[in-house]
Amino acid sequence: MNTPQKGARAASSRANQDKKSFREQVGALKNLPKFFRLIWETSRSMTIGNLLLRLVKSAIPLAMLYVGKLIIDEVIGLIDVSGERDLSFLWMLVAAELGLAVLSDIINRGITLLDSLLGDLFSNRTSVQLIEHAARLDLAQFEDATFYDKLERARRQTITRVVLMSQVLSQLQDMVTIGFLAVGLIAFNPWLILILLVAVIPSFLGETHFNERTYSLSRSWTPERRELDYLRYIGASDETAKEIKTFNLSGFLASRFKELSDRYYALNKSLIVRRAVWGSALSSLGTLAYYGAYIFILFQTVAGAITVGTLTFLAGSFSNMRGLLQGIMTRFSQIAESALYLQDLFDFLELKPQITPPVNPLQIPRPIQEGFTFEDVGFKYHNSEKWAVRHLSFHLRAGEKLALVGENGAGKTTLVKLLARLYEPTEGRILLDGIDLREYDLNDLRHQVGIIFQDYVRFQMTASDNIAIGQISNISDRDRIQGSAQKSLADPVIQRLPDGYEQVLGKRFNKGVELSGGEWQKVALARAYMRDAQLLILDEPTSALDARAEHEVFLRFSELIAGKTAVLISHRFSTVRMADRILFLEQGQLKELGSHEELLAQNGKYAELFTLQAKGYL
Ligand SMILES: Nc1ncnc2c1ncn2[C@@H]1O[C@H](COP(=O)(O)OP(=O)(O)OP(=O)(O)O)[C@@H](O)[C@H]1O
Repeated sequence: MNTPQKGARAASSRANQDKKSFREQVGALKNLPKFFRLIWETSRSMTIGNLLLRLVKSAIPLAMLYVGKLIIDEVIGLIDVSGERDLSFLWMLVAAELGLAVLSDIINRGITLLDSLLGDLFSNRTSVQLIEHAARLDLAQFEDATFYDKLERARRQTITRVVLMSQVLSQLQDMVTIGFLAVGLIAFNPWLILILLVAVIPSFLGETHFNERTYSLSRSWTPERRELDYLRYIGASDETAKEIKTFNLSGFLASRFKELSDRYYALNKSLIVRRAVWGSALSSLGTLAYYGAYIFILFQTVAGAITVGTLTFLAGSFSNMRGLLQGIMTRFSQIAESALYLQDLFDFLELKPQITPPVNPLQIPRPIQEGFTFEDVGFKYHNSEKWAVRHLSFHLRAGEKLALVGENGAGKTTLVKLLARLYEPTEGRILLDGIDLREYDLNDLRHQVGIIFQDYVRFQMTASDNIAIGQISNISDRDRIQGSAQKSLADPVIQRLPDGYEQVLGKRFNKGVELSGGEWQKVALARAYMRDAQLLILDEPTSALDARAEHEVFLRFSELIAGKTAVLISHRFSTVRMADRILFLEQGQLKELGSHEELLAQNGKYAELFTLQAKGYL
């Protein structure tokens, strides 16, 4: 992790590099049609309803101003009448204005309602899309920090970008309203429109500039914000509370958080203050222009060139248009800014996985005949210069139980991830029944390989769901779930829970029950039995079990999966010796391969470590 100071410095210099020009901001508007296509696909009827309501709404201001003008002219006319006055036209006008006001209120409510319903649907739909797309991407992509930042920004978009929809629709609505009002103003004096533009353009440019700065700052701070989120999480989470207390870390975490967040606050504050100062100066300019035009209209009225009703109509139109134009321009830069953020969402959704199935994929042989062959396989993690494994050549026979042993970091987990095609070899190739693994259908391969990792996920869901995860299509098959739990020794653990198989596990949710490390492992192991896979991989999911339980688990495992191919990773040699053959890895290289007896006879590294551990047990 970077120090906060270094992080903040890096971020502010990145903010400058990242500075988006006005042109780029306008360019980002190209995302809007795509955005509206998504909204349209979310609900056609609501989108049409929304547009229609807004169209009607945009004609109302002009109509109200005009009725208002007629009312005033009528009143003035009536003042001059002596004797009996006929008020019927006046009442009609007042009724019309009242009707328009009520209609306007109802339409406003309707628009808010549709905006919020459509917004919710849109947000739900994009969240689902995000989850589905993330599942399509490669594991290696998730381990890349730049990718992670993109994911984080995209995730934010699904919730916050909903407002963009109402912004764009309001923008269109206001433009139509201005169109209506402009007709009235132009009829009187076209120069008034020009004054209006002079009044709002400076504010617009100011807004655009500051929006772009805000975007750059927020974007360049994504990694630091992620660090802040992380610090906030580890500083106040049930999972970390134990270590935070025993190591007395809260002061350390709080000061780290404070340093970083203060730096962001300072940068953000200076931007907000400058924005406020410039914003008020530029909008005062607009107010001046408005009063200039107002004085002009007043003189015209006094000179008798226009009626008092027309004065109120023009002054109202002018004031309305100024407000609308100002709104449109401010909103324009907000929309452009939102569209820039939207780019992150689309960028993420357009990311392509590197590991893809071939055009005409092969199905995995049923049953596998020969097994898997590693041919001089080497692999480097994308962010590392070091070979995690290299020059691996061996044959994993169909039906064989192979144990992988080696010290921490020797490359055992990497090897099994290559086998499951979670990663692609950097060099060499892996064959299945003599054909490159890349030729096979990826989904079929994933179905035929079951892996339980050492860092398996403790899903905060029911015990039943936690097991069904091994074969999610069987989530309703209680017999199969219970059968798997019996095989992995999880059944007695679950039977003891208050709600049995329906018990929510973990502490995150109400009524959740936490299990011990070993109990969790038994539940996770049941996932392997759920799956009807031809290759089963257990990557040390038994480390938290006591020696006797682990021995029993593996003994059952070998019996229960008889005939299937399996790869086991364990640091316990008493377990490892149960395998048909043992592959000893050292610094990513294959050092020894053979049965327990053969390796002991070789008297190499395996024999040395086995003897050491055996002595420890005695
Ligand atoms: N996601 C990753 N990015 C970069 N390097 C990694 C990554 N995962 C593992 N490595 C590196 O690759 C090497 C092999 O790691 P691997 O996890 O395969 O070891 P292992 O034998 O399974 O270790 P252990 O017994 O501790 O589980 C190590 O040097 C490790 O630092």
